[in-house]
Amino acid sequence: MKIYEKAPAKINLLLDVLHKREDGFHEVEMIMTMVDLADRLEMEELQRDQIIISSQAGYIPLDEKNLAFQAAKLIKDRYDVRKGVYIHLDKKIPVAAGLAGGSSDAAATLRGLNRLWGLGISNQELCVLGAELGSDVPFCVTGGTALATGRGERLEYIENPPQCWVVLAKPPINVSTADVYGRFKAAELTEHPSMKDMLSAISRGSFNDMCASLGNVLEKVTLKHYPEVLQLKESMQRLGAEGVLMSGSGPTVFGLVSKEAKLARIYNGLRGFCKEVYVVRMLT
Ligand SMILES: C[C@@](CO)(OP(=O)(O)O)[C@H](O)COP(=O)(O)OP(=O)(O)OC[C@H]1O[C@@H](n2ccc(N)nc2=O)[C@H](O)[C@@H]1O
Ligand SMILES: Nc1ncnc2c1ncn2[C@@H]1O[C@H](COP(=O)(O)OP(=O)(O)O)[C@@H](O)[C@H]1O
Repeated sequence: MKIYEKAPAKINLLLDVLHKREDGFHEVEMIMTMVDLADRLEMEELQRDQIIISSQAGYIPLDEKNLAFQAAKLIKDRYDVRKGVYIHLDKKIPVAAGLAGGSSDAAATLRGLNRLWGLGISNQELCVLGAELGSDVPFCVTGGTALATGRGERLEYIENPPQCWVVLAKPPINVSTADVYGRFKAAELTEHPSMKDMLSAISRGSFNDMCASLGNVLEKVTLKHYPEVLQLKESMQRLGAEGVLMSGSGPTVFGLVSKEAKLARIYNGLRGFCKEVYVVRMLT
């Protein structure tokens, strides 16, 4: 039997870091939501006990370093599944971009194998398994819009943000999440974005207030080391996006746009100097 799962990208509308914890992770407060740029996974059961990963993308590992492989191995070991699986990853989400492509593939693998093997695992249990694979994986298991705390794995679901267009632009650099957190100094932060204002904007469905409340403290690290990310932000603002922010640890920058008529100008303006530009919707 063959099944298919979509693995959408996430963006962080707000990302605040409170402090570094004893376990080395950072305590965060984030608002996360999904956009309709997605990888597509095809999963086929194998009678022999083996996990095989393939992809059209030449730039991701296909062995045990692949997060989909790790998710398949975790679910097999934990639920004592003696069969194997062939997983093909049709990658559309840029890699190491701050869009959680790998985490979403892992989450889609957990959801898909739960179905393929009829394991009856609840979403909540899948999230607990997902947290063993990465901080962003639990959110990717469920999607929606959530206030994420802890290291990102504790989720409180909220209303979806007001519908709008999202322009994503990824400069040609890969940014390591571990590296960005490693350089981040919580004590040096003088300003924090207001979670209260963001939650209020979303609950009132106010697009303008949502744009005004965007904030990501990791920009402080990534923009300093990669000035092209700052340039991209400035270009998006100049071209007319109403709210502009770096997603996660970067380097992807997203722009929120309320009117379709503005999109062509923003897209064409960015494409002049940035190859990877996507116009998508929020997944609400
Ligand atoms: C920054 C964020 C925002 O959504 O996303 P990305 O930029 O990766 O998309 C996440 O916090 C990333 O989550 P994820 O990519 O799952 O991270 P993990 O695999 O758990 O951790 C990678 C590394 O980042 C650091 N890390 C991660 C999460 C966290 N709360 N504190 C940390 O210090 C740790 O050094 C860890 O070794
Ligand atoms: N299925 C996968 N898709 C993308 N990257 C993967 C995958 N499995 C492992 N990786 C590795 O994970 C790292 C982070 O990738 P990704 O999840 O795309 O980043 P981010 O969390 O910044 O969006 C990359 O270095 C990549 O090689």
